[in-house]
Amino acid sequence: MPLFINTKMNQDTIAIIGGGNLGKSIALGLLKQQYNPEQIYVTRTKVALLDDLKAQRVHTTSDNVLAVQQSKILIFALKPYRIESVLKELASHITKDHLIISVISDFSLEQLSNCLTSEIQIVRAMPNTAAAIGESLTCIASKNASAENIKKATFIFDALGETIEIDESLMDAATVLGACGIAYVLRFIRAMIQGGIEIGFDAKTATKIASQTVKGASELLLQNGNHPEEEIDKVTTPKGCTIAGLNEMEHQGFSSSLIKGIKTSIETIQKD
Ligand SMILES: NC(=O)C1=CN([C@@H]2O[C@H](COP(=O)(O)OP(=O)(O)OC[C@H]3O[C@@H](n4cnc5c(N)ncnc54)[C@H](OP(=O)(O)O)[C@@H]3O)[C@@H](O)[C@H]2O)C=CC1
Ligand SMILES: O=C(O)[C@@H]1CCC=N1
Repeated sequence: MPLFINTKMNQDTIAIIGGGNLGKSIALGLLKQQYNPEQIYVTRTKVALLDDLKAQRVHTTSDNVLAVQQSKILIFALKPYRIESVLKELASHITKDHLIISVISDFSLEQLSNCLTSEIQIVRAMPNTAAAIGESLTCIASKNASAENIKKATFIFDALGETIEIDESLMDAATVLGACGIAYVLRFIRAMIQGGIEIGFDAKTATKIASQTVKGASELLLQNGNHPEEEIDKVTTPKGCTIAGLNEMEHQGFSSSLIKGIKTSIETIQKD
């Protein structure tokens, strides 16, 4: 993961328009990578809710125009139903020297470019809230962005975790697997904790064991590149307790419920 400090790629001021759950996670991730706080603008209407960022010398404001005028890279992290009106308000201040990055789900590159003039370069990105700690997986897609601007966007999201370039047609799938995925995994961990308490651990110890075990399982896949079942085979002693528990989970619909949930999430995005 590149540190932002002392690199040629970190010269541009970044405005995050919409400092809510995701916008703030991105700002925190940039700060963690030692990005100069004075080169970050974060906006929202209830600006007092950004006081923790302000205390770290980030510019916080409800004035989107000011943030746009002061910045080269504009990251839009608004709810989908707000983007059109905000872009309308900002269109005359956005120039071809800006790079637009939208992390808004369910709002296409085409819809974005319809709100702006044709020469404006846009990258769509789908990070997750682990950006706050530099552990996001971000999928990016673009149509008219130059190689240099794609590199700039990739540099930012590499600093917030890892980045992969995808075709925009997969952006809803990226939203579900990567962004909603954080919530699915956390619910899995919560269930592990609940089970752990029932078999004897206090909540704090159960949380530590469940969280580190999930981290270890992920790292086994990320570092070894194995199929999950290969690692599972190493744990399931014949006639042992793991396979007994796993099979009972499957009888109760464990994998099936996850797959159905993922499909329901994408259907929810794509229903209109
Ligand atoms: N949360 C997540 O994990 C992920 C979210 N996304 C996408 O990111 C986007 C934001 O989601 P999320 O952060 O959860 O939503 P939030 O509601 O937490 O954040 C949106 C922010 O936009 C601000 N806002 C509203 N109007 C304006 C305005 N006119 N100017 C500036 N800021 C404004 C709101 O601030 P105020 O209330 O002060 O007006 C709010 O803080 C969505 O499109 C979502 O789909 C994508 C991936 C992951
Ligand atoms: O739940 C949502 O709609 C947004 C998109 C991805 C994560 N949160």
